[in-house]
Amino acid sequence: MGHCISSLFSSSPSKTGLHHSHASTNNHSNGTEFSSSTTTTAATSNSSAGRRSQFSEAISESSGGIITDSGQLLESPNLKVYTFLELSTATKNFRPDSMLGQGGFGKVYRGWIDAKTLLPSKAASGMIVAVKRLNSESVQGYSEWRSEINFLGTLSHPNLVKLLGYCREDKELLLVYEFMPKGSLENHLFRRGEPFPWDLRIQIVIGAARGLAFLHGLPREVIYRDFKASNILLDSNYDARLSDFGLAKLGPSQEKSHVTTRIMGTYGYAAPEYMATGHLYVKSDVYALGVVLLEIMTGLRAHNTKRPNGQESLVDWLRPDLLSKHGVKHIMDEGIKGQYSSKVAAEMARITLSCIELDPKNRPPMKEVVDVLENIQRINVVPDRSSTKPAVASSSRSSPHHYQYGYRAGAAGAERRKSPRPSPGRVGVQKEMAA
Ligand SMILES: Nc1ncnc2c1ncn2[C@@H]1O[C@H](COP(=O)(O)OP(=O)(O)OP(=O)(O)O)[C@@H](O)[C@H]1O
Repeated sequence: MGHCISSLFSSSPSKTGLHHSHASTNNHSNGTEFSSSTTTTAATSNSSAGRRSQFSEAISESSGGIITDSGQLLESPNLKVYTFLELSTATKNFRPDSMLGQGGFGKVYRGWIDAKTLLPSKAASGMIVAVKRLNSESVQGYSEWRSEINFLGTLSHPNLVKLLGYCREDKELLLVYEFMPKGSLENHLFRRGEPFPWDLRIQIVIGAARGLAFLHGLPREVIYRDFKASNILLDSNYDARLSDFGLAKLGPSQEKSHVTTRIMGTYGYAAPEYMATGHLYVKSDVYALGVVLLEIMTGLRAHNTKRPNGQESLVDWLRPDLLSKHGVKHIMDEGIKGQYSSKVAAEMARITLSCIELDPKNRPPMKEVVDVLENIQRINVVPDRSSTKPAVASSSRSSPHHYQYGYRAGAAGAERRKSPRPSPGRVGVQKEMAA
């Protein structure tokens, strides 16, 4: 869920009214989000979570479960309802050493449950889950919790994180997810030390784009709205799973855009038309994907206030470089030199540029982006990869075996190259808890 920059929408959106809230315990960027109340939403109350809801009907706009590609719209959410006591037991009473990370709306803990019954089990037996405990005072937290249940309870796709269950007891709001052992793309891309291999970067972004294409391809399209490196979680094969549907919205039923009265999202990733007018389209997600493409090319964060003036926004700063071969060569992350061909860099620049087009109509549909990225992955023939560091296999699937995983909190190594001052990581995170 998001660290929010909130700006109440007006015809000339203000960037004031930003609220500092929490500094995350993991390696968060300077990412900031903004919040919304929308004119249209079909979300139902949490009581609908156990049966076919108006919500899933709104997505399918027909009876019966919808299946698209490898994804599925379930007839009815199949989520386990937990008691607070059960989740306390599963997480050893939310002990600090069980904590996996912290987002804008609460803390995430490691828990153990029985794989069959999904009931709490002893630590080190059964399966690991991630238990998100939301800040109970926050009204925004409640709406994000409900949105997460509505979307992840009815949507199933290999590139979406699985929600297993939830709990609402008194003021406590919790969500139980399958555990993603490799953390997030953000953790890998911006950590100090060994650069994250190109093969994995492209594999991950393709998976994430497939997840978005699934959402956009539903009969009633879903706008994810919070696409960013920290919301791309990774399974044991480094395959991407989108998490955090707290800000997701059902698209308008006709060829219209959503109009939001309050802008929500993350600085650096939010599409300019959304920031300026509050109009939200599936193409706003395409823009955010373009920003992540630029992040994986450069190893730099979408938004970093520690960079010099004019360089805070990665897109504004580097867009001109994407137009020339020389510029592209200059901006590519030095740490992965030799792992991609010049053709790949040029093609990446081309698709990135079209995703970050200012006019949403000029951005390609997500399905097309997936096709282009898959082609880029195929054409990456690098003559002598044995000389590159770290060693990567030509098949992205086998790459994880060559990459030592581990969290390292702190600055993004690659930022050192571009910025006179190293980035301190995600500090000064701002979030609005909208009332
Ligand atoms: N299913 C999961 N498996 C493993 N770790 C997880 C899982 N979900 C979340 N985490 C960890 O918890 C951290 C916090 O997640 P959360 O979704 O609350 O916030 P975030 O996405 O990092 O930040 P933001 O609130 O800005 O979106 C993540 O960065 C990740 O390290």
